[in-house]
Amino acid sequence: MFLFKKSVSDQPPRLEEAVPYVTNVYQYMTNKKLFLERVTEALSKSPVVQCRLGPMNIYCITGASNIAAMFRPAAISDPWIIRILTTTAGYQPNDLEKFAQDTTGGGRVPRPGSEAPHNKRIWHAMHQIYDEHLAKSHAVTSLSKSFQHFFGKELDRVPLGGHEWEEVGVQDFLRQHMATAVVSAITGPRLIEINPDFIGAFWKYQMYAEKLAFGMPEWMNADGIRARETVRAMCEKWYQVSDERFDWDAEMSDVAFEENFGSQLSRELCRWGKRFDFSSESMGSLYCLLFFGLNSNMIFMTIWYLIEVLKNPDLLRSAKEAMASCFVEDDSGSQKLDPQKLASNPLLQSIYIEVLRVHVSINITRTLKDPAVIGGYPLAAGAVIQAPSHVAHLDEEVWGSDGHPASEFWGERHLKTTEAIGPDGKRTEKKEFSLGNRSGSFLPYGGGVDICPGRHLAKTQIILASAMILTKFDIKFLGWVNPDGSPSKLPVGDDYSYAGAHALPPAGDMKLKWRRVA
Ligand code: HEM
Repeated sequence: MFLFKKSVSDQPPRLEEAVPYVTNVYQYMTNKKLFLERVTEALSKSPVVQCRLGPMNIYCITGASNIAAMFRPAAISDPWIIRILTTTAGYQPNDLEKFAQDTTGGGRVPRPGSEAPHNKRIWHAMHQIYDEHLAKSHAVTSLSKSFQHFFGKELDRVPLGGHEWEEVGVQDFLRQHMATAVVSAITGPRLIEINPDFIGAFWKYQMYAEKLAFGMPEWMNADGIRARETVRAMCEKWYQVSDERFDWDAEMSDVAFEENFGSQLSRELCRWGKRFDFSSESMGSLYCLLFFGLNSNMIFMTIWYLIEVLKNPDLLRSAKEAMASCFVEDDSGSQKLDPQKLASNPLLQSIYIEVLRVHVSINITRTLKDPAVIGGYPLAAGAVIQAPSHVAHLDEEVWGSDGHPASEFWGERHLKTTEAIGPDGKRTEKKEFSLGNRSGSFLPYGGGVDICPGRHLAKTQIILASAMILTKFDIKFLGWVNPDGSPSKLPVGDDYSYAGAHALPPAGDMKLKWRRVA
């Protein structure tokens, strides 16, 4: 098969299209897996490949040093993010203009050559909130505590038959109950109380989110826009009620959670919206996108965490042992899982990294602010660069190990055995978690100044949610299920229709029988 069209200049080779402007975009929309395979093959021959996707010309890149170049200040995220704010989130035009006007970026210091008064630095103000109220360890601790509370409540409601066996689908269950807990931990339970159909409406919107990002005209994507507007309106309705009831003059800096806005993250984001005079419609958009980032990635990865562990009896045994060692006594004297202990356990971390390595498929995107040389090719200012995480994550040279090819899930891939000599002079072996020198080829969260601020929270909650289920229930595997609910003989695989956009959900489900541990 011919993958490349001959390059006539010093430009990178181009992914060939049988019908220019049509073939790639058609394949992207109808068979992502095949499209990604073509890109992967092309990138195995050249570290930079040009690819036309409809009206967009994209430079796909691979290799740790090229990816590192992409995370330097000369490559920016703003144009891509503004596109997502416009199409996937549906911000109002006058509020979008506030982002477009500020070219100083999210960093503490304005980008060279740009200026704006401090009170107009909208990107920086947003980054500060994410840094302080999402990424910092005090924020992860308090958000995880709320999540543990709400998810515990959800798990206490099931199984309906008390200690009887009950059938569940892992994906089915988490999409409903983990999403309820995640949303409640961020905004407080009122959002779902006043919008009882919120979770169903959210998953419908999630299905269209990437299609929306393409910015197709309304008549071509009417269902997607309707799904987005439903969720946006639900978030707006909650925002208006909370805004009306909240006392904005009260001193709240020490309050981690309150009934109107929920978490401090949510309250400070609303304060930011007020500071930049956002309409309540745009505040609805802000929450649409926040829940998209949270749920689509974190819940899908928890589903896979459970499936991968439950699929392998030896791994299940070791993971349950590790989880059992992470209980501590809480203030009331009862035993509770400690999220920090779980997140620093070597085996549980190794499984978590492996889940993201194998099942995240995100095209990390930047636009060149200035001309730059990447992979030996001079690229012009304005060029859009994408690093497909899947290509880096499945690179055999980087991740392959004897008997465990990179394409395979291996829960212990990121464990290193070290020897220590005890005070009695005896040698003991210890397993430590280590990514080794491979972190440059691991990019589920992007990188640079725009790296995902929710990464620490995601790690903690993925492992915590999995541990809450595996320690609370006796579980028996029943079988695999196709997307239409019919039984399948084959283990479930990734749903590639979402490839490039976010973490991949399973295309189908794992059916279990479980009952509460006495
Ligand atoms: C497995 C889970 C997650 C994955 C794989 C993931 C992935 C990503 C990626 C790839 C980006 C873009 C980074 C870049 O361009 O360099 C991003 C941005 C972002 N993520 Fe996450 N994410 C996850 C969980 C979360 C969670 C739990 C939150 C919490 C609210 C979150 C909030 C955000 C936000 C707010 C941004 C935009 C930051 C900005 O505008 O600069 N993410 N995420």
